[in-house]
Amino acid sequence: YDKWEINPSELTFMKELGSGQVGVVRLGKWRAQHKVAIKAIRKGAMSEEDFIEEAKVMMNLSHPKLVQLYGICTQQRPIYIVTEFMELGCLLNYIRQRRGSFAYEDLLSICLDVAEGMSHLEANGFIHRDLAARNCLVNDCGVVKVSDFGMTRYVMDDQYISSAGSKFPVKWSPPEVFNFCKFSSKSDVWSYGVLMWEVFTEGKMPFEQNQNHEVVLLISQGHRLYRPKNATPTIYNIMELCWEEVLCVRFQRLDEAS
Ligand SMILES: COc1cc2c(cc1NS(C)(=O)=O)=CC1=C(NCc3c(C)cccc3C)N=NC=21
Repeated sequence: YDKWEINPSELTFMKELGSGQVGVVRLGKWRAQHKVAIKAIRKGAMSEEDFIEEAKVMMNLSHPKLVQLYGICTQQRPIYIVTEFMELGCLLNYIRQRRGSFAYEDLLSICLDVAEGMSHLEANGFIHRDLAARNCLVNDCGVVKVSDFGMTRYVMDDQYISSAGSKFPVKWSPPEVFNFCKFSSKSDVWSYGVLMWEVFTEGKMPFEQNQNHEVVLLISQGHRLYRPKNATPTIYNIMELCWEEVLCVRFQRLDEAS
């Protein structure tokens, strides 16, 4: 087996943890004693060959605040993606279930964990493309880690891909993304600001009263999410810095015109 390949016969499957856009996640054991999470990719949900290429890159992205990819099983269908198991599940559920029990320092610590993970991605030239509390996970020590980075490139559902699609994360996207899908580490910073807002509201839905097309207009007109009551002006100022519109529209030189 190549170093990114896992022998499926060394996996045992246990309870189902959840099911998402591209497949079902189960708790499992590797070599009978190591707890792992295993995502079985639903047929037709993902461009698998492209993902398999990418998995080799993702294997090398290791950081204490990134959910570690352990490997993939590609010799059979469905393919399995195996990662580190995070005992307390997704961050969004975690903060909603504990609403009212967080101290200010706890909320700040969650944001700091995510910032450390994202800083590592950025240092490695890796763009997440879908940073949000739903795409972060919590382990049994309460450490928050970023997961699912870069995966949206392999999802084959147009509702996710098109910025007009019903599943596109408009509420976490800056204008250059919802207008012309210009992803960058700067667009990840915008999403990080929205994640901070999710954390300090203990899991509220951004722009709860608005649909995606209304949010496009609001943001384009300069409107921003309000200051959560648990956020000090200093913290809210950081969120606002994340939501400053990127004004450098690149003027393509005529001789570069593709
Ligand atoms: C305890 O509860 C959970 C724990 C996990 C979890 C979901 C829950 N339950 S829930 C839905 O929050 O209620 C998903 C994972 C995961 N990795 C997922 C993953 C894999 C395997 C492959 C590619 C991409 C990703 C993101 N590691 N641990 C957990």
